[in-house]
Amino acid sequence: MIITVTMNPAVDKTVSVGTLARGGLNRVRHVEYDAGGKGINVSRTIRELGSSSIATGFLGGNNGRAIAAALLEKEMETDFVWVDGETRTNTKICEENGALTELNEPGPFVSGEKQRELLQKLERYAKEDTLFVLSGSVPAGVKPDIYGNIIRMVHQKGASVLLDADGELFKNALAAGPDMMKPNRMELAQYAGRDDRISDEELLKIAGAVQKQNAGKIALSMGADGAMFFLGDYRVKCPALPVKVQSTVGAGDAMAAALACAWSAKCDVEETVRLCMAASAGAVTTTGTKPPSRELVENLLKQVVIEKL
Ligand SMILES: Nc1ncnc2c1ncn2[C@@H]1O[C@H](COP(=O)(O)OP(=O)(O)OP(=O)(O)O)[C@@H](O)[C@H]1O
Ligand SMILES: O=P(O)(O)OC[C@@]1(O)O[C@H](CO)[C@@H](O)[C@@H]1O
Repeated sequence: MIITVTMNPAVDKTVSVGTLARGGLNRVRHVEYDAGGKGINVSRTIRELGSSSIATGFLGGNNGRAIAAALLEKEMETDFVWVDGETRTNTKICEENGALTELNEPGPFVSGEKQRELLQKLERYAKEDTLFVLSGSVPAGVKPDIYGNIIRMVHQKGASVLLDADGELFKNALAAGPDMMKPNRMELAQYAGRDDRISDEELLKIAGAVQKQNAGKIALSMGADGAMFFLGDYRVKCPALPVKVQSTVGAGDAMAAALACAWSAKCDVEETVRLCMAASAGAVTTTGTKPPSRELVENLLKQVVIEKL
């Protein structure tokens, strides 16, 4: 069973403009809304890929109800904790030259009582055949050690964890030893106290060290430069697939969804890598935060090029 945990979901509002005029009036050409937040995107992609998950986390207010309704419409299983306050709206501004500006809100305050309710839910789901996907930021009131605490709690029950977080959340969670992780280039660079000028060679060294110390499996996504995979002794690099880019938001979530599906289907390492590359490439061809169709992902699978590191 796959459980995705989205502590800070969002209605993703994607607006298209010609060229963003900072400090000026911008006329929006097109707007669309998606039920978002990293774990929710993972669940939506898992659904498209023909597998299933339970989406949990915190939802509140009208946005929360809209997200719950959108997931229900797709016949997805959910088990959220309802909180006071309003689930955030994250605005993604897409310019015609492909530039993307993201305005992510902090999210509503979540009380200690509601946090305990979620942790109790997670503990009940934790079994040897459960994979938890812990993804994204946390809302106000939630401490950055929460992912680390969840990892330790569910590990005691034999469950596995896939982590996709940044900053303090990432650092804390890493110390608890997640079974899999999907950092992007920036997240791993920041962890090592570096910035985005980091070279591939340096990233390789850091990922190798992190894998040795903390995590069994790492999918390191590098946007249009593709990805590197550290799956036990199997270490490979894949160039990004040549697809027509619509929106890159959620591409990393599609890769995390592929990792989760591959775990669930007990895929071998090469199948896992192919699915990760195809699902994430498929995700960039869709508008907003929409997941790619299964048919598209199946077509892209054949195009994946794998190079040994
Ligand atoms: N322009 C692109 N062309 C083709 N594939 C891409 C492109 N951008 C991203 N991808 C694919 O998606 C994967 C994930 O992208 P990226 O590294 O940007 O994830 P991310 O930063 O976690 O994204 P997000 O947080 O928005 O989900 C890449 O490793 C690559 O396979
Ligand atoms: O603010 P966070 O939690 O880090 O990221 C949230 C978010 O940007 O991530 C998803 C794309 O990966 C979007 O659906 C959502 O708006």
